Amino acid sequence: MRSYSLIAPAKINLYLEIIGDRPDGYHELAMVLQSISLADKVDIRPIEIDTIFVQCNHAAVPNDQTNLAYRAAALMAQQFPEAMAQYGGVEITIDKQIPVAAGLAGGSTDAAAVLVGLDLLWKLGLTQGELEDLAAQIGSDIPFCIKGGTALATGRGEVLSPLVNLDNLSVVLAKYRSLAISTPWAYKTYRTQFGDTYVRKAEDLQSRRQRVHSGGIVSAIMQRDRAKIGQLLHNDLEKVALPEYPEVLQLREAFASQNVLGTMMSGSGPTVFALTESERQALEVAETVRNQLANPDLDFWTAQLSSTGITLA
Ligand SMILES: C[C@@](CO)(OP(=O)(O)O)[C@H](O)COP(=O)(O)OP(=O)(O)OC[C@H]1O[C@@H](n2ccc(N)nc2=O)[C@H](O)[C@@H]1O
Ligand SMILES: Nc1ncnc2c1ncn2[C@@H]1O[C@H](COP(=O)(O)OP(=O)(O)O)[C@@H](O)[C@H]1O
Repeated sequence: MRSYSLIAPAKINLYLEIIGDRPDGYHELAMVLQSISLADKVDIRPIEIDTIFVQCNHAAVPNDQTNLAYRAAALMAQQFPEAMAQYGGVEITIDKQIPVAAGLAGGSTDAAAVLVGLDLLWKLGLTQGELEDLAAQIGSDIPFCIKGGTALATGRGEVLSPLVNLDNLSVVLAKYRSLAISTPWAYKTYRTQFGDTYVRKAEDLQSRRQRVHSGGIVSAIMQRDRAKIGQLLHNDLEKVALPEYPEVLQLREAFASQNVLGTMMSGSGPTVFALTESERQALEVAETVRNQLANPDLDFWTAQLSSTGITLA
């Protein structure tokens, strides 16, 4: 039986608005999610015993049942026990290129790759919608990671509307190696500080969602207006992360001082990205800010915006 090698891209958040809280304890969001070319490679190899093994070349990524890739495989085994009985278990090998705990959905995209890979390996023929429903059971960002590209995401982040592709823009990303921001902490702190601004009534929620659907950044994306996209980048979680982590604020200001289209923290951070017109400009900005901040704990990456989610390598 053949093995599958999958490319699993990271995402950035071009827009993240927290609209309200939800009865399930999560937050109601309106986001624009964007795949980038920085990606992990996920290999899926069938093995004879009915077990799931995960290995990863990054010390901070767990090899046990808490790995999101493991959780994706366990969910597939539970949903399709006859497939596991027929084809055996699976060994998942993650070549980690996406920085960990960075707000770039590294674990989510690995889990999405496992869902797509097992669908192929076990010849299940699941539809995009079926894969997304399974993905939403593991994490809010995982449904997006399957198809990727540029999408408006509402609900917990799992209700997706595709937008036009923006694949000729570049991005420079930077992150302090030793800094991690907990996603639950970021949302909880936001709720404590800004919960009084939340929309509580269903009809208000609907109109807020509608406002984002027809709002500035979505129209700028539909028109592929690069300058406007850059100006309209937004992330509510910056309101709690930047005051708490001055080094992230400093990085954000360093990018803003360059001639970039726009800059923003991605997701719950602490990665900060800046959109640029070209790969060359992204490399130049990385070099300038690296020299300016001269901090050995700071890592930089450059990438392109990408129109693809999980693909075969
Ligand atoms: C902040 C974002 C923005 O894209 O990304 P990351 O920074 O993680 O990449 C996402 O909302 C993270 O998505 P994901 O990491 O899949 O979240 P989950 O595993 O479902 O939830 C992790 C925790 O985040 C909080 N959470 C997440 C999503 C949401 N709509 N409301 C929440 O309050 C909850 O505290 C939850 O326990
Ligand atoms: N396959 C995986 N890749 C990365 N991290 C993982 C994975 N599985 C579980 N984790 C755990 O999830 C946490 C969040 O990591 P990650 O998904 O990279 O970031 P984020 O949620 O900020 O986008 C990490 O601290 C790590 O321990």
